[in-house]
Amino acid sequence: MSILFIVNPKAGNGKALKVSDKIQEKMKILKKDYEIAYTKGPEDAITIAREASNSFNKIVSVGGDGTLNEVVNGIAGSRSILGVIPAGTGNDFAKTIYPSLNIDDILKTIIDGEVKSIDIGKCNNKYFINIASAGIDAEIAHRVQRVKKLLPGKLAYLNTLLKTLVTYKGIDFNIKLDDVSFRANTLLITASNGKFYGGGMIPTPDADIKDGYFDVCHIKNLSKIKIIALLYKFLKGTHTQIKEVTIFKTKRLSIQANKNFIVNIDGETLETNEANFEINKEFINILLPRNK
Ligand SMILES: Nc1ncnc2c1ncn2[C@@H]1O[C@H](COP(=O)(O)OP(=O)(O)OP(=O)(O)O)[C@@H](O)[C@H]1O
Repeated sequence: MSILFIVNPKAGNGKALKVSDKIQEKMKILKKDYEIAYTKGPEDAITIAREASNSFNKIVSVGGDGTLNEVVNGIAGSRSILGVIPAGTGNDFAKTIYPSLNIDDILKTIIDGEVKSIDIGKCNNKYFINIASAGIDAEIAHRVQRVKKLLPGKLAYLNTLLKTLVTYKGIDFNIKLDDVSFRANTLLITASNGKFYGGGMIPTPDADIKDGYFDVCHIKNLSKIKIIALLYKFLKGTHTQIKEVTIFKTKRLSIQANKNFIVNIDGETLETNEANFEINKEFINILLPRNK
């Protein structure tokens, strides 16, 4: 019953390193068989998780949503059990599965939690555990990554948010779900497995990681004033009654445009002119708190 902790030393501006000290302390006290691997750069967690998936019973991501996404892509298709220790800046997926982000409680789950099968999304060839999206949010996420090299984090985000808000003209998407197809000038569209993204926003309040479906939030492009009003509701998940917002449940989603657009997958971005999403029901075994 050995456990591998995959720690991203850069996650949460070094928070993951502190959490890793705590993990080691606890494991020694409990005399548990464990190992720790530190990632050396982007995508390293995929390789580490893939190579470890035959020899470790539990593989635990210690970092943010980006590290978790990589660990999921590494263990996909194996029998390893996934553990999630949030130690990033956003930790959006952890908010879906844990009632609180207290590290001591979460360590109890890693050692003695209940193993359950949950759904995993796939976008083109990449798996995701939480939320994928396209539209204004993905454009902002993509641009922030570039601006971050020039400005500090929060300033980079605010600067990009304002600039994108002013210039965004909507994207004309051809959208195909299980039962319906339509074309719409779109503010944003999500394929959600988890509930939270972007540091706690709630696009699909009823998303369920065990129901075998994506919850899709589609929002038609809006005037700038309406976007600002929507943002407040979107943060709390109370936007679903607005007339330009539609929520669907679907197993498949396809979005296509005449020009390239950005897709945000668990917080990482890629550029394409067609994104095909499918849900893989009960695809990964994960450790969840016993009362969940
Ligand atoms: N040693 C490393 N040096 C630099 N980057 C790394 C290293 N190891 C992993 N990474 C990359 O760091 C990125 C960010 O990690 P992660 O998303 O887990 O943390 P975060 O950004 O602090 O948290 P969150 O996504 O929850 O806001 C990932 O895309 C990952 O590929």
